[in-house]
Amino acid sequence: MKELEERIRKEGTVKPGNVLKVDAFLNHQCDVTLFDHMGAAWAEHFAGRTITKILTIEASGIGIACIAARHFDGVPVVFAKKAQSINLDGEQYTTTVYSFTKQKEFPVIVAKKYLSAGDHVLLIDDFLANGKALHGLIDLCKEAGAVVEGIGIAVEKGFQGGGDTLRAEGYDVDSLAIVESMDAETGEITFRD
Ligand SMILES: O=P(O)(O)OC[C@H]1O[C@H](OP(=O)(O)OP(=O)(O)O)[C@H](O)[C@@H]1O
Ligand SMILES: O=c1[nH]c(=O)c2nc[nH]c2[nH]1
Repeated sequence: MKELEERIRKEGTVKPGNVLKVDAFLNHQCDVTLFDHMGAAWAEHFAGRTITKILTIEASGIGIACIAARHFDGVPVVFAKKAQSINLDGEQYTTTVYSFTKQKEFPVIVAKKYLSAGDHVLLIDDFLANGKALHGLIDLCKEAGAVVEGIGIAVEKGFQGGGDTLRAEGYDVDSLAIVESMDAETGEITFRD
């Protein structure tokens, strides 16, 4: 998606440790017009698929998933929580995920009443790096017996391999910008065609 690539080039910065900082428009300050265009792009890619639910993970996927849902007939958006809470009751699907930016393991939890065997799920997230977050969400879908229809990602860092592993596993991964390489010293970013 050219619009997203241009925003990354203009406003993104490359930090040491394979971190691309795009918090001016994607995951701190949120450009909802851009999110709307991203939702439209995923709707075009996944047209013809039955989607009953969008599943994402705290925190940065939530806003993007909610705007994207408007392009999928307003299906419910469920976000996996990364902490137990007195607000979480009833039976739960749980797994653990290593957080890329927080550099520690988190529990990942969805209440059973919000994900079930009849669901056809679109997974949405802001970033795909090593694929830990997505594999966690896939595990929860497997536990629930829900079908993963596809995966919509804003920014994939292709050089970290998570996206290609998921494609090799048979998942339809639609990443709107795939960073092929980035250099923290020069700031240069190249995209996969
Ligand atoms: O493919 P991976 O290696 O799993 O990296 C991608 C994940 O990393 C970020 O989550 P993180 O927990 O770092 O931050 P967040 O709480 O802002 O979403 C991002 O939002 C993805 O969920
Ligand atoms: O803002 C972010 N930049 C990144 O490079 C990244 N990788 C995973 N999650 C990420 N979030």
